[in-house]
Amino acid sequence: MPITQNDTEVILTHPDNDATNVKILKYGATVFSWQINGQEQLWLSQGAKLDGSKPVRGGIPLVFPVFGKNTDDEYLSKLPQHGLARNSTWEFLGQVSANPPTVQFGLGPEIANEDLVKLWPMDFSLVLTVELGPEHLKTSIEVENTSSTQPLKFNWLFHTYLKVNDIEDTLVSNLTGSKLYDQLLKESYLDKQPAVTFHEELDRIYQNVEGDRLIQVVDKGTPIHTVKRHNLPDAVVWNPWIEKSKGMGDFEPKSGYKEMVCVEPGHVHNFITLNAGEKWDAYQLLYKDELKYQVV
Ligand SMILES: O=P(O)(O)OC[C@H]1O[C@H](O)[C@H](O)[C@@H](O)[C@@H]1O
Repeated sequence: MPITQNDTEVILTHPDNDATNVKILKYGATVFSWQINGQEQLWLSQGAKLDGSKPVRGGIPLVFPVFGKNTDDEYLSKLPQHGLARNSTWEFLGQVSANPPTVQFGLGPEIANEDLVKLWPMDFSLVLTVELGPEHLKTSIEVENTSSTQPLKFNWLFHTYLKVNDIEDTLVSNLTGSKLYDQLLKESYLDKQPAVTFHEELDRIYQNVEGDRLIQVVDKGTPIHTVKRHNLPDAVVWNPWIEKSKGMGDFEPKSGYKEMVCVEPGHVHNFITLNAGEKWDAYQLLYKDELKYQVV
């Protein structure tokens, strides 16, 4: 069976290879495992809660309608960090294709986390599409403003935790020359380094990275993940390193920071605003490619 489901999760298996699959939790519509031929591609904390008691630490949590903690918008500022999509149970809408196996999940205010919807009383409809290829995973989002009068203002971000072998042997390429906001230094500057390397906590929002730049995660010279973005101009790169990992109760093992890097395609530097009835869509494509130095 290429697509199976139970009360809490949906599993897609590729028809050409039993060991290629993706597992999606209905809570948050969170992809929490993606294997290509038995090899896990995403990092998932051993302490992650998969019971709907809190957002999943690992996989691909969905960030909407706000990235981080907003302080100045009347309604968005009332929401917790990263919004309400990752803490709501989505509706499984079913299969849209058998090969490549593709499914959809939906979220609107009528089923979203009740307490959070009260804080942000907006009309919206989200449809997430997950497509499993032999060597790729595509997650697409469509946001519709279902109000007939009010604009809808939001951020979107795929908070993707990629698995790596050793963070100190890892670099993230093709962001050179982009402006970034360093969330630790609280400063903006132009990244002039040939690649992003990791020796301490790192938390950067790269802004307006051209759409044709592929972001690659490179392990000792070999690209292990390639990230293509559509309509997602910003990219957050994050590794919590030692102290921050210690402070996260659901981050296990504490040495797990060595085996992950978050590369998070999003639209977070500015808000997207949809007028009544308008739609917006975007996707993240994770796949395998040869080394492509587009900028040095
Ligand atoms: O702990 P969470 O709310 O899941 O956030 C995890 C991380 O998300 C993003 O990557 C932010 O840039 C980080 O500042 C934040 O720590």
